[in-house]
Amino acid sequence: MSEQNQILPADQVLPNKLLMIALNGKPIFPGLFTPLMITSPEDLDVIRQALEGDQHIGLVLTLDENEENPRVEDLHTVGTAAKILKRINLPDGGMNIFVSTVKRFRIRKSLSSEGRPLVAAVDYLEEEETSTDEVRALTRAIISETKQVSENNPLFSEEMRLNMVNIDHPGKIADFVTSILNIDRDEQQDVLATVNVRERLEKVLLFIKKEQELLRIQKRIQKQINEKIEKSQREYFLKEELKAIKQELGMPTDSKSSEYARFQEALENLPLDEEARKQVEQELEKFQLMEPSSAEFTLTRNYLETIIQLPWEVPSARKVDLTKAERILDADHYGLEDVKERILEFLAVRTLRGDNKGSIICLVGPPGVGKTSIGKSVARALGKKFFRFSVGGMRDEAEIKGHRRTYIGAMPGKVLQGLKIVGEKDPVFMIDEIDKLGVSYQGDPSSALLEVLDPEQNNSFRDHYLDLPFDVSNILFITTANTLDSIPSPLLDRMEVIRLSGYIDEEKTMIARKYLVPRSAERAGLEKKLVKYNKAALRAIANDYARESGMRRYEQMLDKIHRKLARKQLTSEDAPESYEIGPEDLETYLGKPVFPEEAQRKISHPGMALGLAWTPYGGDTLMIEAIRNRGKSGFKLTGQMGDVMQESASIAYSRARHIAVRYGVHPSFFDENEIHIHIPAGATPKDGPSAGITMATTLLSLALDEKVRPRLAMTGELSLAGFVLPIGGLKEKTIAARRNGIKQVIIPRQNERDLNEIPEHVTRGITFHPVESLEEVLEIALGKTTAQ
Ligand SMILES: Nc1ncnc2c1ncn2[C@@H]1O[C@H](COP(=O)(O)OP(=O)(O)OP(=O)(O)O)[C@@H](O)[C@H]1O
Repeated sequence: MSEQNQILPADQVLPNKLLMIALNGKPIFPGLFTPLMITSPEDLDVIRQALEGDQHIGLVLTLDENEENPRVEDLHTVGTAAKILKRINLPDGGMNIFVSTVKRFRIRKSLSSEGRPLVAAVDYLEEEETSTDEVRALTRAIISETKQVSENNPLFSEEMRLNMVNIDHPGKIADFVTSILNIDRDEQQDVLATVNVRERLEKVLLFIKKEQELLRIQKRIQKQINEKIEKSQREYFLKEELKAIKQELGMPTDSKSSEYARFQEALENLPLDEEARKQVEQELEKFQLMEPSSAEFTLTRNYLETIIQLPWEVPSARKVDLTKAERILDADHYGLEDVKERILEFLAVRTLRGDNKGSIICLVGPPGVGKTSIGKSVARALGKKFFRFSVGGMRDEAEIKGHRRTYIGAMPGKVLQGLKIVGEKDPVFMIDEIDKLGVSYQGDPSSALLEVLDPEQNNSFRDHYLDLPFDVSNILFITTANTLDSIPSPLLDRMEVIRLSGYIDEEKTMIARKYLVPRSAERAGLEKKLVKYNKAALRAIANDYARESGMRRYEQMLDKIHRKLARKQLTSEDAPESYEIGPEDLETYLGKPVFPEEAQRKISHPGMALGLAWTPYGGDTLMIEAIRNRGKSGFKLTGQMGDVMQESASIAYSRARHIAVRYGVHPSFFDENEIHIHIPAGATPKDGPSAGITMATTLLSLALDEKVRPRLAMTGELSLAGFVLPIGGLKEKTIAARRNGIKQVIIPRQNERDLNEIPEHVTRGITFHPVESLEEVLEIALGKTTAQ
């Protein structure tokens, strides 16, 4: 059919010249009623002009989707003519129009001057081949395929479906279906531009097939997702249902029930006695009934957890291999022969008695003499676990015996905590600083400690938290202290005291070479062979930098040197292969000596004498000084002396004054002079009676104006009648004397037998002068006898 001979109704006479609206989105097919939103001023202008004229516009797709200001050349050539049926002005200046799309056209020529408005001369396109069998068949195929697609696609409304069935023209069916298919703009434009109806139908059929394929995939994915959701939802519902059923039956739910089962199983296997089992079962019952959100629940759970973690199993008595124990003790420690011997004896007794029970060792000595390391060695020798805690400054008995469970955050005491950690019933426990226990209103930790340590009662030790008897008698307790004086006597009575007295320079040198240097080098990341010390250097460290009786400070000094060497190794380019350290190098690494050859230790004037003192930190020398001030008589004391020492000074003064004339001192000396006695260092508190003879000697040296013999030190309590009374800590004092280069030591006669306990290498080179009276002291110290 040609355009010329087609007869059209009057209102469908289409103009040859059309005002154009460019479409960016998708083409609009003929045969539809559709709204259009017009917003751009140019398009609004086009609509106005069209409404003033024949009310027709052309709707054409832009070539480029993003074209914002197209000219006629930027448009596809085939578009759709439409008649504006209705116009609604919008408040924002835009316009909503309702059009009826009428017919395809092809742009013949642009009639726009300066690009705007878009006007073109057009030719209308007629449908071709509309009634062949092939076309009919294709049409039917499209209709039936589209029906299938439409059933699964919500975009196809019922109305659309009806619409489709009622359309009689095959070309229109193709257009309609294309307009609602989800295909891109170019494909739709392609359909629009296909004038041949058969070709158009074929293209559309292809698109429908594609759509069907897509739908199939979509369905499959949807199905998979649904299945997953259904499964998890089903599980969720089932679980909830199960919970509800359990609650209904009063059974424990979810994690609580698994914990309950765990506790129940663990408790069944624990060798609890009847009382314990009954109580624990009650707790378990409570646990089952409690709400998991309540605070009580957590308390009970922690309690049950503690119960199952504690070692209840009674260990079989292990046989101690004494030779092996000796080997281990020897390998770990230099010297300390007497200590090792005592420990081995102790172990032998325990083994012979056949049980693990027995008394407690108390290692007493200054810091750093190897108490801890002996403890560790004992554990190693016995093949037991080692646990250490300090009771220094402890004021609250709850730290040992635990808090009652009524408190939130309550915990068992240190002893049970330790057992929980080591997980064995017979470990070695080291309790440090037993001499520094405190007492307060929160209870007396020493009596709590007694309950733990006392072999008579520790087989049923009752911790407040556990609230059940627990046998701690299989633990081997080793306590440590610096002094025995402040250990509560009920505790001291139950312990076997082993003293470690400190080391002389030779021992320190040996310990350093064999143990400390390699360990400290390793700590600094240095290879052991990299650093070598000659003997003089090791000795100089002991003498000039670490004079204490223990090895702590010595170890710190070595660490300091090794840290510096480690840095040197990394930063200097020509770091040597190895370091030979001699005494001359020490100042570079450690700074100036802390203990230079002290002037105060040298007796330089009359009125000076060197005493020996015992302190919890080891033995030490004590220089006592006296001067006289003319004027009044009497004496005064300075240097932080304790009460006992002040009394001792007073006795020394009276005694010295009493016997002075016998040595030819003018009788008015004490009447006309006030004597001032001082003991440096003034800031260190000192006490004890053992400086008695030293103070008396100082006073007579001052009165006689005679210097005391050099390299002589003394210790001894003085009685008012002039007798020299015994003192304690002779070994520590001897070590201190040796460290300070003393050659002669005056000691009380009654202490003479203590010399046997001091190793020969400590006493070597020192002459001991046992004395009974002050006169003997003065004879040795000042070379003076009474003038009768
Ligand atoms: N006789 C020794 N043989 C080998 N090493 C020793 C000896 N004495 C002490 N040491 C070492 O000296 C260091 C300090 O000793 P330890 O820590 O055992 O001292 P301590 O007496 O427990 O001190 P504190 O009372 O301050 O706890 C450790 O490295 C230890 O191995």
